[in-house]
Amino acid sequence: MNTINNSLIFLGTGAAEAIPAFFCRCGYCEHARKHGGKDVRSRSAFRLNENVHIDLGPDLFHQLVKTGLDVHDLTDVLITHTHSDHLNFFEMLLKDCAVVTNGNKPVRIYVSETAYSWATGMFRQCVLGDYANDEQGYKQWQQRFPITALPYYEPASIGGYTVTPLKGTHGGYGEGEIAANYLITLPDRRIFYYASDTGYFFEETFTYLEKVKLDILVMECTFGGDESRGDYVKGHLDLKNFNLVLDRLLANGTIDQGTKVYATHINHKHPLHHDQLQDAFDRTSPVSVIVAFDGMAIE
Ligand SMILES: Nc1ccn([C@@H]2O[C@@H]3COP(=O)(O)O[C@H]3[C@H]2O)c(=O)n1
Repeated sequence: MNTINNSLIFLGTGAAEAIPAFFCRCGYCEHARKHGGKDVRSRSAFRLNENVHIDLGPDLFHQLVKTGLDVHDLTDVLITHTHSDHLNFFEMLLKDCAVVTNGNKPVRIYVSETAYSWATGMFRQCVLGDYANDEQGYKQWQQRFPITALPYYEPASIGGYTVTPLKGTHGGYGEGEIAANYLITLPDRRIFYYASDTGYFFEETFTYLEKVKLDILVMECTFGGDESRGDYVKGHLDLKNFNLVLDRLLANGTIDQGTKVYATHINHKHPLHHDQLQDAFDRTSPVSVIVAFDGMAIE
């Protein structure tokens, strides 16, 4: 079996504006343009295996080319929230253009219950465009890309994984949308938590996580080495707030020194390039943290 196809892979590790950010000539972006490497970050997305992805951003094509993979056998996509760097239906609709496919297997799309209304409205707009009243046409699209609302805190069986959406302190385009951070039991029984996008966690999320021991924690660190944001900040994390979350998770017994912790979803608005951010984590974090990069696999 092609093991890479069944590896946990960071397809993208950037924020919405990516790195280098298209319109930007800041020192961070210019450094990334000149030196490339791990500082080049496409929009965040994650591959659990060949059948199941987390998020569906605008960079899927380049992410698959970079990793030498395809989505021929993709069957399920977990969407964290509806911001365009995480949910982008256009890529899915291009399945129609494929010549050799896995037949008419649907690609099931899962969103939080607070994202459902906006996501289905956007999907309808995307597939019908000017034919807004084509109910028959819409039903056909719905059968090929069914969208399911996942209630928070309710485990669901998806593609061989047990998936429970918890609440991240980050919104979406939907009215009152709360980003889903996914607690996932992998087929090998390891417990994996994908916490992006989020700021310092809700108390209810810390409380829920008290009853699990994470084997793998992937958590956003959007503002990296920016030390100006304060403590316990909602919306997004930075190194200091990332460590405040780790302190709580460690105290609660949710993580320990054996937990593999990764930082992802990193933007350009701070002074620490990849290696400098890794050094900062090495110096300051209560457990070992690895700064992820595009194409990196978790062993
Ligand atoms: N005050 C802010 C807030 C957000 N941002 C960036 O805008 C991005 C929007 O999508 P995102 O993926 O949530 O990441 C956000 C920050 O990188 C920013 O640059 N300044």
